[in-house]
Amino acid sequence: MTAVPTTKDEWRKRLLADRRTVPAHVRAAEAAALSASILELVGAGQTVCAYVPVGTEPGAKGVLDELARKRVQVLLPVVTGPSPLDWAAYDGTLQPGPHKLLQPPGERLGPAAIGAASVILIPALAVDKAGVRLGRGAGHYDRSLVYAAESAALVGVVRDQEFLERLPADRHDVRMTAILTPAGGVVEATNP
Ligand SMILES: Nc1nc2c(c(=O)[nH]1)N(C=O)[C@@H](CNc1ccc(C(=O)N[C@@H](CCC(=O)O)C(=O)O)cc1)CN2
Ligand SMILES: Nc1ncnc2c1ncn2[C@@H]1O[C@H](COP(=O)(O)OP(=O)(O)OP(=O)(O)O)[C@@H](O)[C@H]1O
Repeated sequence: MTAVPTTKDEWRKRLLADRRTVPAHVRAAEAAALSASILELVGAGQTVCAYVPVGTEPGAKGVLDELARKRVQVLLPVVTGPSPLDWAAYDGTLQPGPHKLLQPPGERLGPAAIGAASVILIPALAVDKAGVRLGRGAGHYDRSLVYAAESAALVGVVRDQEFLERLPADRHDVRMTAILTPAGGVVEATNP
């Protein structure tokens, strides 16, 4: 049996290795389920911060167009270095950025633009029941979520197997208020 990871870095290696073993048809089915849940979460006139899945990340970018069709304002992250993420509106076009990312080419709205969002969809490698999120290790989202509205739903998006009992947490880790998985839909984080 393989040992259970203890540090964040051990968890990251394990989770990324596991993601690489997921067959394309499973990934596609999971993306469809996630898209359906996301479309139920937000309605016309609302602003949502979303992300463009990269590599083996769960989800599909098609949901961005479906959100736009519903008249949801979609903001996407723009990486500007180690600082908080910048944001730009999704207008149907994307251009290559760092880390194989696709980013919106439009006007940069600044890190505080996240404050307009009622729902923030946050990519993660894993999230635990209390909402502790494991990201890629650059601290981008932890630095960015301090600008979020207090009432915003912070939704960590992971595969069902990545919704874990307990992850190691640091003081700077911003807790998710909810976890979205393909089979489980949206589950509120516990308040320990
Ligand atoms: N889709 C997405 N957008 C995001 C993030 C994310 O995790 N996912 N970020 C979260 O903070 C920020 C960017 N940080 C990132 C840091 C590293 C990698 C990365 O390691 N990319 C791999 C390819 C992906 C893979 O195969 O897993 C690479 O460069 O090889 C991606 C994004 C903002 N936007
Ligand atoms: N609010 C913050 N202010 C300054 N540094 C921070 C802040 N949040 C995180 N960091 C730094 O960023 C680094 C990565 O943090 P952590 O391991 O929690 O990243 P992560 O949440 O997994 O990654 P990401 O958010 O990029 O997906 C750490 O060195 C941490 O000290």
